[in-house]
Amino acid sequence: MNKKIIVAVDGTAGSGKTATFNAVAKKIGYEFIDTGLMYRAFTLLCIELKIDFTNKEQIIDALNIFDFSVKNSKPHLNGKEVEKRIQENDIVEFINYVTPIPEVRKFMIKAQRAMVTGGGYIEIGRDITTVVLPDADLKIYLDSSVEARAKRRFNQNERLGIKNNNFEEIKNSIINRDEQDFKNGLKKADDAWLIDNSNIPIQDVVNMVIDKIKELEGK
Ligand SMILES: Nc1ncnc2c1ncn2[C@@H]1O[C@H](COP(=O)(O)OP(=O)(O)OP(=O)(O)O)[C@@H](O)[C@H]1O
Ligand SMILES: Nc1ccn([C@H]2C[C@H](O)[C@@H](COP(=O)(O)O)O2)c(=O)n1
Repeated sequence: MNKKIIVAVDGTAGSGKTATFNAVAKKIGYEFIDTGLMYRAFTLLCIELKIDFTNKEQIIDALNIFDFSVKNSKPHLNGKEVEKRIQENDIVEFINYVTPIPEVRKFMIKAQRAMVTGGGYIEIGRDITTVVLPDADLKIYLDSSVEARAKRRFNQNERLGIKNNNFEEIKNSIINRDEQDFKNGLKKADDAWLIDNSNIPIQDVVNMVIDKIKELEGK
C-alpha cells in the first residue's frame, strides 16, 4: 500500500492554486486546505466588529474570538457559513491591513500547521512551503504571467455576470496583490517545483501533479 504524502503549495494571486489543487485533492482522495480562506474569514470578523483597521491592537485582540472551521468543504466563521461572503470586494480592500501583522501570522501559522496531521493533505497559500510546512514531501510554487491571470479573472467575472468587469482594473489589482504578498514573504522555496501554467491547460497541470504525487507515494 503506497503511503500518502504531504503537499505544500504557494503561488501568486490568481495563478490557479485553488482550482488546480482542489481538483488534484478530489481525484486522489486528499484533504484540501486553502489557508487564504482563514485570512479572509478573519478579515470579515474584523469588519463585523467594526474594527479600526489602522489599530493593530484591536485586530490582534480579535484573534481571541476568531473561530474558523471547514464543514462540508465550506468555510465557517464562528459557526456561520461564509463561503461567498469572504470573496466580496470589501474583504480584499481590508485584508492588506491584516496579513502583515506578525501576531496574526503567528496565530494562523500555528493553526494551519496543526491541520496537517500526517500524509494525505494538500495545503495552499503564500508561506506554506517556506514557513508552515517546510518539511513537506512535495513543495510546489505555482505562477502565471500577470496578463494570463488578469485574462482568467476577467473571463471568470464575465461567466459569473459580474458587473463593471474591467481588465485594466483587474490587472492592477493583481499587481498590487503580488506586491503585498511578496512583502509578506511569498517566494519560491529553493526545494520547490516551479510550475508556470501561463500556457498550460489546467487539466494538464492537474495530471502532472498527480503523476508526481503517485511517484513520491511509491518511494
Ligand atoms: N492552467 C490554467 N489555465 C487556464 N485557466 C486556469 C488555469 N488554472 C486556473 N485557471 C483559472 O484561473 C482562475 C483563478 O484560479 P484560482 O482562483 O484557482 O487561483 P488562486 O491562485 O487560488 O487565486 P487566489 O490566490 O486569488 O485565491 C480561475 O478561473 C481558474 O479556473
Ligand atoms: N498562507 C497565506 C494565505 C493567504 N495569505 C493572504 C494572501 C491574500 O492577501 C489573502 C487571501 O488569500 P487568497 O484567498 O487570495 O489566496 O491572504 C497569506 O498572507 N498567507
